[in-house]
Amino acid sequence: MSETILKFERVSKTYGRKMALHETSFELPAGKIIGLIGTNGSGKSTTLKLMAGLLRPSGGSVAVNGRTVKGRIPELVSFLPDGDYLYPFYTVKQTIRLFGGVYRDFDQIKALEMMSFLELNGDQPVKGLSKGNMARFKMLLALSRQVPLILMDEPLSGLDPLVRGSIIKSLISFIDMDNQTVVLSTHEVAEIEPLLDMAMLIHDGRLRSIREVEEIRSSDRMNLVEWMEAAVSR
Ligand SMILES: Nc1ncnc2c1ncn2[C@@H]1O[C@H](COP(=O)(O)OP(=O)(O)OP(=O)(O)O)[C@@H](O)[C@H]1O
Repeated sequence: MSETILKFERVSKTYGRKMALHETSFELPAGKIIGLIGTNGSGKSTTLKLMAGLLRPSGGSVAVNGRTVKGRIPELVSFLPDGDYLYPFYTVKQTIRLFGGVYRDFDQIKALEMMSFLELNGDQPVKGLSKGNMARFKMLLALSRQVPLILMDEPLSGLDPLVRGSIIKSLISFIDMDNQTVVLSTHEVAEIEPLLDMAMLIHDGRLRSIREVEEIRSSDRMNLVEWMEAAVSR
């Protein structure tokens, strides 16, 4: 595994006349859990899609694991999007098998282990899953891929505190930190803080800061919410 998993060099993104990401450069080290935080419309989803090669930069270049991204890179990146993207009539187990067929790196044993851990019913059709179980299942599918970079867009969005807690616990249990880096966007900053090694703050299409969370606590003597508020108001 290369030491830098992700590199943005002067990356920008415009939608028509809207500048969603201003010229941005940064590097992310491998083997960390990184939170992408920012207010609504700040550019988090755009940044994640650029990382996954799902969007082309309007300027600059993106590299994953030392390779310049020219389009989709499913062999390097597992992306959990925020919309629904599964076949509704497939059961949980059928979907796991389908993923096993589509992605060579998909670890069906890990997926079935997670299914039991998360108490998901394998015979349940996807369309009948509750919102919380759907979120758990999508996380299971994202984490069962043996790829160096896992991206999650709002994995906690719209869920009650109990489900959020269970998702955070499973993230801790099932991320393979020796081989994987996880970048996840969220508004649930306080809840996710204990999970994160690093935080990236985006505001108004600009990267304001990337910091080690531990350093924010020890040097700045702030929690992540306080740091975010301070950085946005600067
Ligand atoms: N396809 C698009 N066409 C035009 N504008 C877009 C498009 N996608 C995003 N935008 C705009 O770009 C900006 C950044 O959007 P983005 O979805 O990346 O933000 P976000 O931080 O993920 O927001 P949220 O937290 O609300 O999901 C917003 O102003 C949004 O309205």
